[in-house]
Amino acid sequence: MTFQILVSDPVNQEGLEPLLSNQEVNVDQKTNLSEEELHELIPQYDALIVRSQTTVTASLIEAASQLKVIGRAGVGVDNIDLDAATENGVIVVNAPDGNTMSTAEHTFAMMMSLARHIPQAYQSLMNGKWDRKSFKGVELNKKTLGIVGMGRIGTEVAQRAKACNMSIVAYDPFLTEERAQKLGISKGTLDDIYEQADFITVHTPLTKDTKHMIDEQAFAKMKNGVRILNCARGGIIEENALLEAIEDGKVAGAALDVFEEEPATHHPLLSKPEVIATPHLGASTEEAQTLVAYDVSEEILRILKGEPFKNAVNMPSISSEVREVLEPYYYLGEKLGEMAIQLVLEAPTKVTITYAGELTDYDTSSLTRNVMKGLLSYHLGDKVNVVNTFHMAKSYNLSYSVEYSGSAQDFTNLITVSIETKRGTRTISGTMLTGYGPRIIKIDDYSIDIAPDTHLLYIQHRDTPGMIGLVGTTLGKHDINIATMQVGRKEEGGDAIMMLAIDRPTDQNVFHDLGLIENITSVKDIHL
Ligand SMILES: NC(=O)C1=CN([C@@H]2O[C@H](COP(=O)(O)OP(=O)(O)OC[C@H]3O[C@@H](n4cnc5c(N)ncnc54)[C@H](O)[C@@H]3O)[C@@H](O)[C@H]2O)C=CC1
Ligand SMILES: O=C(O)CCC(=O)C(=O)O
Repeated sequence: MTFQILVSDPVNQEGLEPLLSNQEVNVDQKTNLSEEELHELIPQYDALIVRSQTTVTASLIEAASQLKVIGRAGVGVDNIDLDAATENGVIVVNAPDGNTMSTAEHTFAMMMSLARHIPQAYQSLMNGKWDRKSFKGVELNKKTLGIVGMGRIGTEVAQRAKACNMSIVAYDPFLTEERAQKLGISKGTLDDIYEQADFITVHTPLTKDTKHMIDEQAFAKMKNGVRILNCARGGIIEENALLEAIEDGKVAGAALDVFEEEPATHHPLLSKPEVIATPHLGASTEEAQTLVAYDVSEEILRILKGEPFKNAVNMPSISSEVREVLEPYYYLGEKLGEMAIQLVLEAPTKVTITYAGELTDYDTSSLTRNVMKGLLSYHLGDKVNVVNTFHMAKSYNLSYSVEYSGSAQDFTNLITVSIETKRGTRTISGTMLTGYGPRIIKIDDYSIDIAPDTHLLYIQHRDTPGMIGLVGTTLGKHDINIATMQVGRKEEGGDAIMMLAIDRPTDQNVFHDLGLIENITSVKDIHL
């Protein structure tokens, strides 16, 4: 099977090499498509690669019936409707590291240009003027730089600012005192930054929280003559408030790489001599574009091939060590979910997943996704995957919870899935046995030991002599071979179960004949 990949923004060719040289994928590079053209083309693609020009809307995602992954060759994913991607089971991956240095360097180039009016002086000289009076600047030396957002780029900017002998005060909800000390900067609040900073630079994503974070009230708190930079996202700084603050003389200069609406060729801020600007060039270097395209190409290949990936933005990431431990359990978890849902005859209202033994040492959320995927996809089909499974559970009013138990009975690890319905609770437990792989070891109160095979037959009966023979003969009559058989009972002569792995699926005739056997109370086939 050849995977179809659409690249809808200009992306570095060298970085696309992992895809271009791969026989299992076909890459179509079609930039400048209109919205209508994109909607028309998208249903045939398994993967879409964008930078920031293509807006990936909910309706585009809904039209993309084959789409498995959207790759953003860059950091910000604000041009992609993440909720719609998650609801439709589409993984969104980005390339978080590749353009950090370029954007930090661009920010620094902008700060120096802002301090020394380099673009304005250049323009004046190009216009034939030798004007040395209008462009007196300020030094960065001994000035205070306020950094809002101390992630990858903010941190690199801080390190460069220190080399220029600037003091740094930074705010980030995740910045600890220890990390600030290690970096040789002060951890402050936004108000500390407004009060102290001569230069303020923002390096956050655009979120509900950061949209218009720097507004009229924020400008009012700043030092007179402050200089502002935005090489992150248009909209973090409220543009009208910035315009007014420049006109009032509060802000001495602004350096903008990004705008609320792009392209921004006729923006009122661009007519202000205090403003210097670039057309979203933070990540535009040879190095960054090669790296982000390469990283996202590799991630897309991994996802299409069903291999582990790391930079999904609509799924929590897990470390490679945790993934290595949990990976063998994913299959078991999915099969437990599939078996559990087949044991209940009513709509499930609540699922409880209990982890015991060595599993309790790890973040099992990725495993829970696999259990829930198995459980939901049995009835809902392949529209359920590990990306949208929690969303699907919610939309079907199915609540789920996870518990951790100290005791794994005699096993080193144990996963138990309980499903509540109006008729009661059904429970199934499984483990990974060294040398044997996944095993189902308990159904309700009955201990068994069986591999989660493709065709299983679950029989409930009274514990009477001859039952095994009668079932074996009946199946034999229908030419059904038994691969393995397990029996379990609570007490002699009481309720008992049989779990059989059989070589082919059963049919109504088999059910009918098994139902004629005295003391059999129920027969259920389980498909895995
Ligand atoms: N101009 C350009 O071409 C480029 C722009 N960017 C933009 O730069 C942004 C930052 O990139 P990275 O540093 O790589 O991301 P990052 O994820 O490493 O860092 C973002 C930081 O912002 C912090 N943050 C979130 N909300 C905050 C708030 N309300 N106040 C203060 N801090 C907050 C986060 O805790 C995080 O530490 C990206 O989101 C992207 O939008 C990134 C690359 C290129
Ligand atoms: O693709 C680009 O050049 C924009 C980069 C960017 O803004 C990002 O990575 O967030």
